[in-house]
Order: sequence, then structure tokens, then C-alpha cells
Amino acid sequence: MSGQVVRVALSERSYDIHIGAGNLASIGTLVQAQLKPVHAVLIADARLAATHAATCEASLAATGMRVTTLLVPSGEKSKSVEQSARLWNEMLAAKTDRRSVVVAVGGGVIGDLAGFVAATFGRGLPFVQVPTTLLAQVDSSVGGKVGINLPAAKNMVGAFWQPRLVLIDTAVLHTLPEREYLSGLAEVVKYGVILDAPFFAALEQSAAALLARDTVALTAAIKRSCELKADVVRQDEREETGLRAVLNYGHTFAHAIETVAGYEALLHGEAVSIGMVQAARLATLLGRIDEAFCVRQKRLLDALQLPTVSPPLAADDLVAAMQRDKKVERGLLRFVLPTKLGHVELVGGVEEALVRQTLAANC
Ligand SMILES: NC(=O)c1ccc[n+]([C@@H]2O[C@H](COP(=O)([O-])OP(=O)(O)OC[C@H]3O[C@@H](n4cnc5c(N)ncnc54)[C@H](O)[C@@H]3O)[C@@H](O)[C@H]2O)c1
Ligand SMILES: O=C(O)C(=O)C[C@@H](O)[C@H](O)[C@H](O)COP(=O)(O)O
Ligand SMILES: [Zn+2]
Repeated sequence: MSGQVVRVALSERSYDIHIGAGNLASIGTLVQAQLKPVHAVLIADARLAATHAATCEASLAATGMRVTTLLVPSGEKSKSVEQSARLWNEMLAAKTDRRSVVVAVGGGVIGDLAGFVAATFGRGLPFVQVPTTLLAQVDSSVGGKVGINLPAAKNMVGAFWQPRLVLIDTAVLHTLPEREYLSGLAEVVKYGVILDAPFFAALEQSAAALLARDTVALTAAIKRSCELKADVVRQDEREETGLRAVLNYGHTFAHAIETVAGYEALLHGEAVSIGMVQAARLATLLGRIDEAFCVRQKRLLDALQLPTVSPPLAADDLVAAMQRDKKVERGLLRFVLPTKLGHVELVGGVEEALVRQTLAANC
């Protein structure tokens, strides 16, 4: 198969991310060669039933394995206990067992949900990610964080369950709606800010090409994002040393906004864009970074047509949501904050008054 491969090197169960254009139809041969399952449970976004999910289904079936396709309604609300229970029951009815593999086809919602179901059904089934949004290709399909939301807390129930392989077909991005595409660019910008200043500068140069979905610029951005994430996950797979927390830059604010807004008003990447602006502002209030950094970060987010101002939400509700963030330690908030372009730190003991001041400055 042509294309590029990024390796996620782990002590157990390392895996490859295959990146190419038009490689979706090779999913069957890849899965068969690597996992030799007798049965595939294809969990797909219902909106992709007639397109990318159908391609994957045909490719898997062509290898001779039995295929059960389970469609999930599109949208963040599907990352739920109810959808998980429905999938577990349908998998049982379809005689899913340890020779089965779960294949997720869709964006981050499907990957997180299908991965969670794979991690829990029968105490764990092999799992394959076929991400079809930019956000899922650069972030959610890599690293094994799987899970669902509770109404009052985003991603609160889940597991670390690594996929056995990730297949990225950049051609599927041609059908992605504009707003969803831009949302994925926010996580790409995140990688530049937290880990790679030259990559951030390259994004500044290629903003117009990225907006035009230019294949060369896009493939480079996807590959670099996957490499950066793979390297963090390699060093701290289960977010135990604090290193992996860097990937959470902007997310304490973002998850609070998404939760308080009821999971539907904003896309995850949009909330991350706003959250990165707020995290940078908090860092300036703490004297950890200068205003020039904030201006530069916002300029790139603006160039990529991402939102940088939160919708009006009650500060009390946002702070209460932040108190339920998984990074909270002994009741104290912790934030990932920039120290310079390309470097962030996990900072504890941030006073609530400063967080409120940051929220009030929303502009
Ligand atoms: N596990 C992780 O490490 C991680 C990382 C980042 C984000 N996430 C999670 O990912 C989720 C967001 O994922 P998302 O942005 O991919 O959203 P999503 O899964 O909701 O997909 C966005 C929309 O795009 C549509 N779609 C998907 N692929 C398409 C295609 N190729 N053509 C046309 N339409 C297509 C879907 O039907 C959906 O309506 C959030 O729940 C977030 O918390 C998880
Ligand atoms: O992979 C990670 O680690 C991340 O933090 C990536 C984030 O972009 C992603 O949104 C993740 O789902 C957030 O995880 P959470 O542990 O804060 O719920
Ligand atoms: Zn994210």
C-alpha cells in the first residue's frame, strides 16, 4: 500500500498509523493480514452509511470475514451510556466474541464511543480506527483515550485502550463540511503551540493552503500532528507522569464550555480554539508568557477562521464544570499553560479569582 506510516511505539502493542489518499478500500486486507479476525463489528457514523462506511464494509467483507454494521447517530450526544448499552446489546445479538474486531469509521465521537465499547465488551476486543474527520485524523484516533460523556462532565467515563492500527485516508476529507474541517485545524494549531514552534510557523505560512484543503499542506499537517502525539503517548501512555497532559492545552476551558453549552452549541475544536486563547490569557495574568504570544496565537486562529470568543455562559457554571476536570488534584484546578511558543507546563494551585478574571476578559 502506498502512503506514509507513523509508528506509535509502546512497550506493549505498538501500532502503525497509515496515511494516504484513497487507501480506505484497503482496510479489509490490512485488518485481515494483521489481526486475522473471523468477524468485524463496523461501528460507523450514520451519516457515512452510504459512503465511507459502505466502502469499509465492502472491503472487510471481500476478505471473507463476517461483517456486522452498527450505525450511530451523528453528534456529540452519542458519546453516551445509552449508545454504549445499545451497542453492547447489539454486539451480543450479533454473536461477537474474542475472534471479532471492532472497526470505528467516523469522527472523534465514533472513535471514542466505539473504542470504549471495544475496551469493555467481553473485557476487551481488538479495535481499529478509521478516522474520517480532520480532528480524528490528527488527534482522537491516536493514543487510546476512549470514552463517553456524562451530562455534567465531558469524557468522564472511559479507558486507555489502544487501537491495533489506524488507517487515515486524506481523500475522505473532501466530503467533510467546512465547519467540521476548521474545527480539526484547532487541534493542529495546538500541537504547534505545545510542542513545536517551527511547526507553528509552518502553519502560519500554509494557512491559505490549509483553508483550501491543499493535499500537500494537509498531509504534512496530519503527519506532523500524528508524529508529535505519538511521541507524547510513547513517553506517557496513561497520563501518569504529567507529560501527556500537555495534549490537554486549552481543554480545561474547552470542556467546561462544551459541557455548560450542552454539548451541541460548539464543536470540540471550536471550544479548544477558545480554550487556547483563554489559557494564554490566564498565563499572562500569572506572568508566565507575554502578550506577544497571545497576539500571535490568536492571529493564526483568526487566519484559520476559528472562534476565539466564548458564547455567553455563566462563570459560576464554567468554574463548577472545571472543578470536575480530570486534572483536578486535591480539589485544586490545574491548567496546561504556555511558557514560550512550543512549550507548555502543567500548573497547579491557580487561584479561582484569576480563572474568573480570565473568563470575564472573554474578548
Ligand atoms: N480520544 C481523544 O484523544 C480525542 C481527541 C480529540 C477529540 N476527541 C473527541 O472527538 C470528538 C469530536 O470529534 P469530531 O470533531 O471528529 O466530531 P464528530 O465525530 O462529531 O464528527 C463531526 C461531523 O462530521 C461528520 N463526518 C465525519 N466524517 C465525515 C466525512 N468524511 N465527510 C462528511 N461528513 C463527515 C459526522 O457525521 C459528524 O456530523 C469530541 O467528542 C472530542 O471530545 C477525542
Ligand atoms: O490524547 C490526549 O491525551 C488529549 O488530551 C487529546 C485531547 O485533544 C482530547 O480532546 C482528549 O479527549 C481529552 O481528554 P481528557 O482526558 O481531557 O478528557
Ligand atoms: Zn481535544
